Amino acid sequence: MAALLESDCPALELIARGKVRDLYNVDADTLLFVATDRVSAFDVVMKNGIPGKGKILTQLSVFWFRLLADVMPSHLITSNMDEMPASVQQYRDQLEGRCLLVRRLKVIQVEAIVRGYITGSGWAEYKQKGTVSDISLPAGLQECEQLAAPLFTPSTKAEIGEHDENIHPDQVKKMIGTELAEKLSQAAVNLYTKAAEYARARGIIIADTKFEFGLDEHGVLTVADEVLTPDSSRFWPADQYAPGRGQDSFDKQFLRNYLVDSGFDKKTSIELPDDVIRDTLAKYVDAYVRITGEQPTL
Ligand SMILES: N#Cc1c(N)ncnc1-c1cnn(Cc2cccc(F)c2)c1
Repeated sequence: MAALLESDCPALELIARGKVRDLYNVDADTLLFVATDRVSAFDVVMKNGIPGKGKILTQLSVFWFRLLADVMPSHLITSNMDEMPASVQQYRDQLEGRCLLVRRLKVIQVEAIVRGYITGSGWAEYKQKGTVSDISLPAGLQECEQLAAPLFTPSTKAEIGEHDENIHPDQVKKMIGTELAEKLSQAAVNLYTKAAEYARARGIIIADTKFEFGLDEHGVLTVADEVLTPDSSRFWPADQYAPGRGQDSFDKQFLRNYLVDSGFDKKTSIELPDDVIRDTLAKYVDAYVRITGEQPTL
């Protein structure tokens, strides 16, 4: 598949391309994780991106990796271009600030989702069956209600173009063994709990998030990918939160409102106008400043 992917860094082998991030081979032990400026909504990547988005979300991931280092190790080696190999530095102009040199892990093929609130696919399943990931929940929960405790609700890693499928945590035990599955779910809940408390105190509800984990060369469980960004999580403005209805997205509401108002078909990529790009970038900056207390480097 990699051979068919169009690369922005031809001297590096592109091995994976998501909606908004790319992954390149660097050497036997390291990879380059690139956060692009691409933006998606309703599962569709827009024709034009948000200049600066990749840098802000990379810096946010680095902030969380460092804050959560006492909870568990991460795959991050460095975000500093000067510390990266020459094969990466040749792309300094286009990549600086929005790429991470990371350790190559044996990735665990589970989407480690943690939910602090019931929304999205979890709410849809709950309305149908009273469960989320086949875990029974109390009757009478409202949409977007906070759960009694953060819940590990894993899903499969769907093929490109498909949707992840929610699975019961016991299914993960069958996939990777009970001991590793229990370590993984506890790690995911611990990471989410610390981050959600930290963000809530700064005006942002992290309603849910998706972690990727892998094993390093010593078999140590390690958190990978990006963490706790608005692309891997639902960010809600805390001052507007109320259970019983859908919540505005902290970062994507301008984009979603524009798309709905312009009759978006939720299938065909479109060109975003400058004001939507400007307002959306401002929300990414706002989220970064609130959480880290600093201005992002753009
Ligand atoms: N992170 C990480 C990672 C690692 N540290 N070691 C080995 N493999 C991975 C890895 C493989 N796929 N992905 C998901 C992914 C990421 C970025 C872009 C994409 F399209 C897809 C992550």
